[in-house]
Amino acid sequence: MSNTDQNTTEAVSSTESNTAAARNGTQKAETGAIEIDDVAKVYDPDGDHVVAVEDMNLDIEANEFITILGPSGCGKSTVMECVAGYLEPTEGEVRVDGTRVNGPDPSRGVVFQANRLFPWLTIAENVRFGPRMRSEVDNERVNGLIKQMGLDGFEDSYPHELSGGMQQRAELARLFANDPDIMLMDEPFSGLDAMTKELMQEALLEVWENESRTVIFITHDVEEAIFLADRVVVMSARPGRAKDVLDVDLERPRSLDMITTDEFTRVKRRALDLIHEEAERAMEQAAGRVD
Ligand SMILES: Nc1ncnc2c1ncn2[C@@H]1O[C@H](COP(=O)(O)OP(=O)(O)OP(=O)(O)O)[C@@H](O)[C@H]1O
Repeated sequence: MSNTDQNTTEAVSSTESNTAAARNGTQKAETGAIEIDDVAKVYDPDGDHVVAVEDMNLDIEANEFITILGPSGCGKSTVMECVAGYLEPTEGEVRVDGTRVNGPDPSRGVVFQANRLFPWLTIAENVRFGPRMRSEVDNERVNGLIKQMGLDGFEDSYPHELSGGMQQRAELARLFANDPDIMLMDEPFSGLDAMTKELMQEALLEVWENESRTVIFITHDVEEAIFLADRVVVMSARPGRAKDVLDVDLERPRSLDMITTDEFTRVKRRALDLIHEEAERAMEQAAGRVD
C-alpha cells in the first residue's frame, strides 16, 4: 500500500469511528463540511440559455443547520441539486470534506416536498429500506426513529393509510435511518398545515440535535427558516447567488416561543427586507426593466 493509500485508509477509518461515536451521542462527527465554490449553472434546453445560478459561494461547517430563502425561480433547488450531485455545475465546484462532488452519494440524503415513500412497502419497511440495501439493518435504531417521529403503532401501515404529515414524518425517519452525513431538504414541509408543520419542525430539530448532521433546508417560510437555522442564506433573484447570510443567535434546543424574542424579530426584519428587494428585482426582470 502506498503512503497515500495508507493515509487515505486511516483518514477514512478515523472518520468512520468519529461518525459512529457521534451517532452514539458521545461526540460530534466532523464530516459533512460543504464548500460551494464559485458555482454557476446554465440550463440550455433548446438553446434557451437560462443562467439559473452564478457566482454562488458558501462555506458550511460540519453539523451546521443552514436554511435557504429566496424568490421563486432564483436557483435554490439548482444549488441543492449540485450539492446532491444530481447536477454538474457549469462553472465552479462543490466540495464535501475537501473532495469534489462528482455524482450522488449515500452520504448525502435528499428529501423533497412530495414524499417518495414506496407505496407498496409498510412504514417500517420503508424506513428499513436503505439500511437493508446496504445489509446494515439495526432494528433497534429503526424502531427508535419510528417512535421518535411519533409513528409507533403505524409500523405495519402502508403510506396511503397515513395523513400527509405522518407520511412526511416517515420520510424523515427513513432519511435518518440512512445515516447520511448531509441532509438536503427541498421545501419538505411546504404542503402541510401550520400546526403539522410546527410539529414537524420540532421533530426534525429534536432528532438533529441528538444526532448532528449538516443540513441544507430550502423554504419560502421566513419564520421556519429562522426557527431551524444556525444561519439563513438569502439568495438574490435569478441568477441566484448568496446575497446575504444571517446568523441566528438563538440558543438550542429551540422552542416555538422564541419567535417572539428580539433576536428572532431582528433576523426576520432583515430577511424580509432582503427578500422584498429581490422579489422587486425579480418582477422588474420579468417585466424586462433590468438585466
Ligand atoms: N431542467 C431545467 N431546464 C431549464 N431551466 C430550468 C431547469 N431547471 C430549472 N430551470 C430554471 O432555472 C431557474 C432556477 O430554478 P430552480 O428550480 O433552481 O429555482 P428555485 O429557486 O428552487 O425555484 P422555486 O422557489 O420556485 O422552487 C428557474 O428559472 C427555472 O425555470
